[in-house]
Amino acid sequence: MIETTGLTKRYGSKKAVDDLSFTVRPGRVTGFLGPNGAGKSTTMRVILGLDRPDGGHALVNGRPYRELKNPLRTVGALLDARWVHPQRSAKAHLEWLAAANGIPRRRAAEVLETVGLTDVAGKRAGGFSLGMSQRLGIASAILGDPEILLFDEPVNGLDPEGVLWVRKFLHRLADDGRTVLVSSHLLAEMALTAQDLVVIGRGKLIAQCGTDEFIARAADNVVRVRTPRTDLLGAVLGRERALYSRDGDALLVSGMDSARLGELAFDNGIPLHELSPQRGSLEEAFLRLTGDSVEYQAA
Ligand SMILES: Nc1ncnc2c1ncn2[C@@H]1O[C@H](COP(=O)(O)OP(=O)(O)OP(=O)(O)O)[C@@H](O)[C@H]1O
Repeated sequence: MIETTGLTKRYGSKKAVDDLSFTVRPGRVTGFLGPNGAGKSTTMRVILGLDRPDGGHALVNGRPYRELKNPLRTVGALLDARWVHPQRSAKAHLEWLAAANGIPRRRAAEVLETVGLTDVAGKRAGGFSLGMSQRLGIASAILGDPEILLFDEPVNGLDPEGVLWVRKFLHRLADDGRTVLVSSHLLAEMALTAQDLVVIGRGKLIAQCGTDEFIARAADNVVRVRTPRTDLLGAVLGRERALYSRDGDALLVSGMDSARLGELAFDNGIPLHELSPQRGSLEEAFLRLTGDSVEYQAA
């Protein structure tokens, strides 16, 4: 479990994180979303004890990171995939990390196998592609077999196969009962990956809820309906003061759910060929809810 309470971090006069409180539960993949500069990386750095907050606190399994006895065995993180000694091999890097944290040396080979880097274990990490570096960063994060994992943009630079691999891997970690917090600006990917969301803008909490709920909450209540009696349905909707627009031979009705619309059609003897609630996308929901909090907006 990760908990932040009233977390605040200033850089000069700027509040990068502003009175931020949220909880990340175990057994779920939680997406951490926000426009550029919203404060995601800063929040993660504070949770990991790399930055001190100016107010509030962040707890991992009920304690501040700095008080953890075996930090790498409790929390694993991928913040910057390029954070390796460029001359060291992938295996040497992980063995060094293991030795420094009281983790058995054999874990290095195990995690390289898990992330699919066994074949290049002896190669210089400095020569790795971004995708390989991301995998090595993920290997470092899971080295101590931690219960809690934080990933900052883990699919950056990965090809579609790599993106799918990361998604399945994050789900596996959550299915094991771990707490998984993953930041991303790839909204379509997050809609598929994250079960829960923490959404921030300008350092403040915008929403904390399930991904489906977030999309439903922000999307307009629109129902698509098709009938051979479009004019009659239009007249009935007009009487009910429902808003609608034409979409080919269908009507898009807002402000009325599909059950009410179906009953109205039935009561007025209007046959329906289609009655489908329209699901919004995470992009639409995100833009609607974070629109005012984008720091730099295109004109
Ligand atoms: N070391 C620093 N010194 C001064 N300002 C900083 C520092 N680190 C971050 N900031 C500012 O704090 C705000 C939050 O930055 P942060 O990197 O946490 O956002 P983010 O949500 O991770 O953004 P991105 O998606 O672009 O990485 C930004 O306005 C940023 O310019």
